[in-house]
Amino acid sequence: MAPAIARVTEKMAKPVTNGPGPATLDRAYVTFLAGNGDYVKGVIGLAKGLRKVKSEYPLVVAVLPDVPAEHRRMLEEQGCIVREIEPVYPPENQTQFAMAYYVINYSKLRIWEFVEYKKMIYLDGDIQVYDNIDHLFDLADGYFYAVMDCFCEKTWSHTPQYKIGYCQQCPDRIKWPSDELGQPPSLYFNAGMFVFEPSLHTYQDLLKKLQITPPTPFAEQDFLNMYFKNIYRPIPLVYNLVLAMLWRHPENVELDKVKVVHYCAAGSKPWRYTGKEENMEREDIKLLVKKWWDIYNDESLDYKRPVGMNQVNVIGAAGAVNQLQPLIAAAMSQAGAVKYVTAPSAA
Ligand SMILES: O=c1ccn([C@@H]2O[C@H](COP(=O)(O)OP(=O)(O)O)[C@@H](O)[C@H]2O)c(=O)[nH]1
Ligand SMILES: OC[C@H]1O[C@H](O[C@@H]2[C@@H](O)[C@H](O)[C@@H](O)[C@H](O)[C@@H]2O)[C@H](O)[C@@H](O)[C@H]1O
Ligand SMILES: [Mn+2]
Repeated sequence: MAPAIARVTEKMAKPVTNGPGPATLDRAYVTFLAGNGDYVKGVIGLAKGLRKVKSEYPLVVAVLPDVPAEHRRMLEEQGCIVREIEPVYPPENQTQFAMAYYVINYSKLRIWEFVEYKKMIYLDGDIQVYDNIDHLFDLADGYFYAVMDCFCEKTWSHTPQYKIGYCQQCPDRIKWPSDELGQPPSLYFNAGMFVFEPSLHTYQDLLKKLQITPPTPFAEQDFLNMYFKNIYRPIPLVYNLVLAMLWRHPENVELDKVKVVHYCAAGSKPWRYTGKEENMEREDIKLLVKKWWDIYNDESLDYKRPVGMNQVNVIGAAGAVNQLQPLIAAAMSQAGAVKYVTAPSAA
């Protein structure tokens, strides 16, 4: 039985606003930037993409100390709010991360400390937003919302689900052998995009539990899945298209309905795209990479600092308080309860 996906109805798609008014300042998008390399291009593209879809909320960029002043200036020039964070390291370990650089991704946990915001939407720097998703800020509080990942890429070859060909994206294709392996892996999300509520209590608990949790191949993504297992609610794939879905589960993808694209497949980072890696020659990948570049190169999407407002870093037009709250609550209460099972054995 396919897991219940939290219903995000189209009713939520067009916020009913009561005309111009102050954007609710306790909400923001947030991304994470490390190093002095080319991921800064991803974040600039994301800032321009959010502006293009007329998001009402700012983009906060949590930067590690190694992000150079020039990159921070470029981000501020694009209307981003730049916040320096200290790195977060997992306990000493011998783990072979799926990608060696994943160790820096634990620093993402610092965003739970941004408690001046009541609700945030985290987006990786290799994500682009092609449709307005501001309505996700109105999802009911108290849950962790994200899109389910796929277990079919080689990056998952260390897991039992990969070894038997099981994937939560098509649980009936190869049934999980419960009598042999016990409970199937729990619903597992991709940590490149999620809706969450910053909280000092959660932040301190995350860091405390991290220090006693043996690291696993998908680093902070595995850790977040374990930590939020009981309040995780899947949202539709249109909010985070993990590119591998195009060749692993094409039956689950309606590309023209996709709102958010996650360029996480090997070789798919638009700013490094050569088309040489496996699957990168596909027409749909070429189209999505071109779409990313069209926004990145579109100077009309550059941030224009409002005259006389020298320190206001807002990405979108002045928004208005969203009147959908009662509608959202009703829609969410209709959503079926999601079945939770034990955490995936990521070892
Ligand atoms: O050198 C790096 C590597 C990663 N990141 C940030 O960490 C996120 C997660 O890494 P990545 O997206 O490469 O992981 P994937 O989704 O491809 O597994 C990126 O999107 C960036 O926001 C970064 O800023 N610099
Ligand atoms: O540090 C672990 C990372 O794990 C995730 O990426 C993976 C995962 O999604 C696999 O399922 C895919 O096969 C793979 O391509 C992809 O890179 C997140 O996107 C990223 O933000 C970050 O948390
Ligand atoms: Mn990513």
